[in-house]
Amino acid sequence: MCQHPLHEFIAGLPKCEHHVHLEGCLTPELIFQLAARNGVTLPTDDPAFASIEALADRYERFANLDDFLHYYFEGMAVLQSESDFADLAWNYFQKAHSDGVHHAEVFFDPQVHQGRGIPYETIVAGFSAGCKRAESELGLSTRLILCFLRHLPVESANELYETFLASGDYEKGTIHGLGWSSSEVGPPKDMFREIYASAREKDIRLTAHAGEEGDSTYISTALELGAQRIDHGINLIQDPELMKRVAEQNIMLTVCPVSNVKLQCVKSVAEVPIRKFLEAGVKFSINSDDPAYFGAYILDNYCAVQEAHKLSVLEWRIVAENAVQESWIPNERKAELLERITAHVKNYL
Ligand SMILES: Nc1ncnc2[nH]cnc12
Ligand SMILES: [Zn+2]
Repeated sequence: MCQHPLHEFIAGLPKCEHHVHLEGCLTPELIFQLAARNGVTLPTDDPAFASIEALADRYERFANLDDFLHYYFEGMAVLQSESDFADLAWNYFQKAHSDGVHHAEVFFDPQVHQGRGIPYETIVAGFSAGCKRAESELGLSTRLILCFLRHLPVESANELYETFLASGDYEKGTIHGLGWSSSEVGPPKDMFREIYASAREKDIRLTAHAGEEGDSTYISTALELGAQRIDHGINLIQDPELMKRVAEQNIMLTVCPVSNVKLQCVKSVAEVPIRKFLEAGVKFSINSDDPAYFGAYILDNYCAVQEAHKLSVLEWRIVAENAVQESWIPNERKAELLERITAHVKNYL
């Protein structure tokens, strides 16, 4: 429970989460539990994997994005069966629901699992079963977004894109969009140019991690390639002209404040340019990214923003409504969620 006066209001505010990696919901406890159940040997040459406590302690000291990604990709090796993927997603949705999330758009990273011999179909069947359970048992709406990984050769992404197209998962509504993530600075900014050009022709929704560690040119490149949303995007403030264009074109940023601190992109949540975005009319949502690694789920992120930036009830209303408006859901669902926000806000004016 946070100390700020609006805690109750913020906890009950209907939320949409647009930036959470399902594999980023693997807690140290679950990593050890699944490793034992599935006979997976955790790295023996890294003392961080000596115990649950040692691993949790290592998570307190990420030096940067790539340092985190090393543990993130090692940890997900414990996921083997369809039910492992389903249970992981279900765990996240239950926590999100208790944090006031009504709609969640969640990322997953097939390439790393496929590299360990797990078939695409197992991964998608598991995660989508978790989504369906959240819809039927919790009343959440959900969207699954497949991410291509920037640290792997582009040929691996091309193969996955072909598998995704052949699966018909977009047409079936099992997967609702594509994104990219992983290491930002280093690989070519436009490495998924061909995939995004092809996906655009097919009207597939696109997002992209950009402007997290990388400068604002990573954002402009992602937009040039067809991204309709930007994941993180905090370095947009480096380019006022681009910021104007992002505001005018209703490009939403899916900001992850605690993640930015934990990965040393900023010194504190106060440095995340929340007020600058509000003043410039840049739409953003507030998200958890990899909650099990950063020790902060969505409500923790909302609270951290409140403690650092002291938004008013009406400013929170704007944040919550923008998150609904820019969700990849039908208008009827948007109307439903907007009504819930109005009803909630009314109690605090
Ligand atoms: N914060 C992040 N940035 C890039 N790729 C990621 N994959 C999981 N979390 C990520
Ligand atoms: Zn992310």
